[in-house]
Amino acid sequence: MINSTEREEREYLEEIKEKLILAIKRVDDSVRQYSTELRQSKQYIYENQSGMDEADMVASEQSINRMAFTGESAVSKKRKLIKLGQSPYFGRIDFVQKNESDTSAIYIGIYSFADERSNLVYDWRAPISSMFYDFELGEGWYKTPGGIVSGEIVLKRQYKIREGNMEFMIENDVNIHDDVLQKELSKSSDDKMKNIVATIQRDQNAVIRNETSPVMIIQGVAGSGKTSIALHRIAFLLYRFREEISSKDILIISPNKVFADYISNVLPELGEEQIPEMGIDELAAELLDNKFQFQTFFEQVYTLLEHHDAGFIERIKFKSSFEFLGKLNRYLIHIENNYFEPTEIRVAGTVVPFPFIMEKFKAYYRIPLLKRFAEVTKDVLQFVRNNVQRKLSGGEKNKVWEAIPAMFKMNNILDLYRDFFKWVGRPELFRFHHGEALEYADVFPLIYFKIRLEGLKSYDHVKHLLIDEMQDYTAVQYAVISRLFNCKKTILGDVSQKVNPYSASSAEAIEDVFPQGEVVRLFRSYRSTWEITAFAQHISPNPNIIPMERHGDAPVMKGVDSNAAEVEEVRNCIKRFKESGYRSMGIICKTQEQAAFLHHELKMSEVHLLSVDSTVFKEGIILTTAHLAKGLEFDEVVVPFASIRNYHTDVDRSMLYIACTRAMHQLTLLFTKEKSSFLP
Ligand SMILES: Nc1ncnc2c1ncn2[C@@H]1O[C@H](COP(=O)(O)OP(=O)(O)OP(=O)(O)O)[C@@H](O)[C@H]1O
Repeated sequence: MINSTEREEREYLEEIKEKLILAIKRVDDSVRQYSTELRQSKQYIYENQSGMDEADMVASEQSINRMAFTGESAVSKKRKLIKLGQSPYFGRIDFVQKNESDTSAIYIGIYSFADERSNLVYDWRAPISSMFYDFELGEGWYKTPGGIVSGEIVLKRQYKIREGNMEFMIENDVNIHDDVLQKELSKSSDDKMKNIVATIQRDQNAVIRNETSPVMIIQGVAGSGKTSIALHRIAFLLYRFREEISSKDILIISPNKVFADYISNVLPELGEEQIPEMGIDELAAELLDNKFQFQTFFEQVYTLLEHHDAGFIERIKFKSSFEFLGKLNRYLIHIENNYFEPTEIRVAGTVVPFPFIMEKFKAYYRIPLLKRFAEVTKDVLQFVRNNVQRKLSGGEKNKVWEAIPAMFKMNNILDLYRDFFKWVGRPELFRFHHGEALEYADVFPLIYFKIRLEGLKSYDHVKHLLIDEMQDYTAVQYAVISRLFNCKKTILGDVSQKVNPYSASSAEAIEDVFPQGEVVRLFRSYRSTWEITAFAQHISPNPNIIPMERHGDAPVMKGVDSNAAEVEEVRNCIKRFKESGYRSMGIICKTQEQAAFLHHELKMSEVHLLSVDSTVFKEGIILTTAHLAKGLEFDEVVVPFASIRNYHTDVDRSMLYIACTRAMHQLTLLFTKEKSSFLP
């Protein structure tokens, strides 16, 4: 067996590093050569421009583009080699294939690396590497395009190599990962999400490597690694289907810009390019052609938190349900059958009988309703032309162009949407006056009408769609998404982390929109200590949650007499944090106003206030709201104003749960007078 002792492993590491240095030198030489050739070609064109014909120019341009492209990929290769130099691999399995006697040592790293003779490091996404995540010692197998390869795993090791030095090496014969995982999880967090390739767990691996599911729905408890897995899954799919998809073909629908910034590092770390990202509000504006002003999701939640208005809640609830989607669909059938009332048209001395017009209207049933009139009009004009055997005048044509759409009861999407509420007998559930912003709950139903009645904008260039925080989207939003994006999808979220309990969707509900979807449930929570996870269970219980056996301080709840004293307590927490060695602290309030108030009162320049308009996530002390902190994590979290007055409704409960589950190692809650009844 090669490299059996630690000394041999250390020597082997040095050998690999030397090979990497050589490879980097080779890439450098070739980059140098490309750039010299590129310069010479450009110089040649410049000097001989006048004597070149178009074909020469095109040929030279193509050759320059080719050289530039080769140069660019050499630069990216070099970047990967340098990264490998810092940590060439993190795992190893020794595998004996069935019916063979040779043992192969498979070193697994973030990228692959080979010399002239063999593969020295395998990419973690390579088929053979899957055994590292899937099996302990003993029988093992992996899938290749040619079939299943089985055999025996006779050794399994993990390494921590940082800046080229081996910090430790662990031989696991029972449960690989546990020690290393514990070490990884107890580290402090920074401003960017990290990759988890070295410690991906078996159930997570199954999700990451799933190639077949058209729609993968991941329901996972707070801190179960949903976002991490989804991003690793993207990296895996980019590797596995590299001939078919590239990073620009993927779209992430993310809850906000800060979150997008927080996760922006994972794919580049895994050697992939940044992925295009879009917020749901941006998508809505695009789909409405920027013609409507509307309330954003943030504003809806803000309104709920500030004014617990029963009418507003009823409107949201009504428009979030599956029954509502069913009603919209029934209304669309109703108008199709009843709102087109053709009458005969007299034009150019010809009578176009109404059954002819009705027949044409029905014949175009495949075309969205409001787009059908143009086709019917063209047919009617043809009918008249055939009859009179001459060209029609502008006036005659206009008469038909106006008459046909006028046979439909109303042609405006907004009027039809308003009419829908009359049809269901609940006109009071649509509140909108011209010049005002649409309520958020009406935005996607209106888009749904637009799509059904006027047709789709094409998003066919998107080959894989990733939706995070799935619980925050309604049935109608999913109906819109399923019509717009005709590609594979990864949808992830946690019902317990709904910011708006009146419009949340569960994995089962989403499955109803995507019947071909596969639901995966993750119960192990990695982010927080056992104590913090147990504490959060009091706020929103989930008997299935499996906390990590990683212990820390019990969460602290501290009551004071006044807001001023509470502010002082926050100051003390900040002081302690600065001495603690932790790197990130989140002070998480319920509303933006409370966050702004606290920021003003604290008067500490090192406290960064995050708002809806923020675009970056900074390391250090962040003051923000639970809604904005979703998806983020901090070494330490302080939740001020956790009083019964501030946290008492269903929305408040969700916010409190989200806030507490952002903490990795330490959690403090402060309140004035009486604490919230959601707290233990
Ligand atoms: N297999 C793993 N190895 C190491 N760390 C992991 C693993 N799985 C998850 N983690 C860590 O757990 C934390 C939570 O992960 P992530 O943010 O992806 O979870 P989530 O389910 O999206 O959380 P939430 O819904 O609460 O925002 C991160 O710090 C992540 O690095």
